[in-house]
Amino acid sequence: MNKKILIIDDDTSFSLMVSGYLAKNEMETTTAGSFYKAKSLIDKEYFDLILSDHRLPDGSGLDVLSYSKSKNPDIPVVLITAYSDIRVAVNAIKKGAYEYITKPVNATELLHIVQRALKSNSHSTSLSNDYIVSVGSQSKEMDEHIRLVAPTEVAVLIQGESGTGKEYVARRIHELSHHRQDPFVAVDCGALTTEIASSELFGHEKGSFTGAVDDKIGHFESVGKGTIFLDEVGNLSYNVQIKLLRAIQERRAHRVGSNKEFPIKARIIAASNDDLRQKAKEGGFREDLFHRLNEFTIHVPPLRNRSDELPTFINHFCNEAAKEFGKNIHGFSDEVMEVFQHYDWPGNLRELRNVVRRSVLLSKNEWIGIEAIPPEIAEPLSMQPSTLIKYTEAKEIAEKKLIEETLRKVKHNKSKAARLLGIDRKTLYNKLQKLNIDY
Ligand SMILES: Nc1ncnc2c1ncn2[C@@H]1O[C@H](COP(=O)(O)OP(=O)(O)OP(=O)(O)O)[C@@H](O)[C@H]1O
Repeated sequence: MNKKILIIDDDTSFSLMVSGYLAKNEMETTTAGSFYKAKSLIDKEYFDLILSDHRLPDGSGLDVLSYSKSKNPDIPVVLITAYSDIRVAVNAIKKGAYEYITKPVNATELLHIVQRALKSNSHSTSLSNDYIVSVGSQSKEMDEHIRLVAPTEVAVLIQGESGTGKEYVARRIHELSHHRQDPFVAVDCGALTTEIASSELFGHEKGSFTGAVDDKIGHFESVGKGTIFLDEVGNLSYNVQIKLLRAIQERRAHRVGSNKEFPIKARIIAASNDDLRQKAKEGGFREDLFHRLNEFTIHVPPLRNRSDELPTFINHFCNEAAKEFGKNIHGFSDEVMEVFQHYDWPGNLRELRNVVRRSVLLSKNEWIGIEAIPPEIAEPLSMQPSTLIKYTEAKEIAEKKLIEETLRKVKHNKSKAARLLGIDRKTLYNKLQKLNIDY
């Protein structure tokens, strides 16, 4: 049966073009021009994949993402963004988007991503054989730790920014463990509501809540002695944290709405891209659970600190893409390599991989030149038309940092913080909201 794709974009001609292209490739498409329309379609129909523009007239791609995740976390959502919105894309991945595509959208790239997303069962990832063992000074220690911890039963917490390769590290640990024959299941906790998270993890009995139309086996039950990877574990709600803690302590759990218990044998690997210890200290995450999950921490360094490994990753992604797209590419020009070394890669390895793949696709030469690189990366900052946005962003980042530091200093006493900052409480509250600061 043809796969059903929902395309959300207020640019009708773009939607029609994508729709026609996907239809030619045996997919069934439906289009929506607004978040409102998309919601009503998601409520009524089943889609195998959702493709959404980030900027919608009445919302954003992130709204689509969280709405779709709250309805069915298994449906992959792919976001279309402008390169100047790369931080939005990074954020979307954190919140459970399958992938992002940057504009201008290239049809072949789009089709590849859509096909890959449709093939992926978002949870049970097949084991990789393309893991690059780190050689750089920054990450050597990380690989030593992986090797040490893999054959043990120790619960591992992986800390690192989005896109640094935390899931890859988890899969690597599983691959080197005694349970490599058992399943590896990745659960993206970032986007799950309490109800869905409980049922994803522990399963549910038919009728236990609205929407529970059938019995469902949870990941802890289906993974057996394998590895369960809890990505963005810091985002689990308080109730689910309690359930998880109990399950780990008692090594038993039950499906939502059932009294029958099942044993928990899985190895747990958790990951977080913000500092979970700090979050636990500040009360945003249960400390007892934190200690259970964090018998050993592995830090995955950001790509900007792995410059000695950058060429290895570039080569790897370049060869991978050249093979996949059937192109004869030797590599990148010295100029591009230089530019890559100076860019700070906020989306880390995922961003690098996407940039490399796209340039391989677009390049007409065997050596990829600067013209195939997104201008936001290729041009010095001062030449970018979006400099103004960057300036405001920079101002907000500085403001946010100052407020966060002050709040920490005064142990989150808002009146004291406002006094120290020389602003009134109301202004402080406005800033906290506007800058998205946890308080
Ligand atoms: N060691 C590695 N070898 C080869 N490719 C890697 C490696 N680590 C990461 N990657 C590449 O980087 C991409 C992102 O990695 P991964 O999904 O593991 O990151 P993450 O930190 O879990 O991201 P997020 O926090 O956003 O979920 C992968 O799709 C893969 O292509």
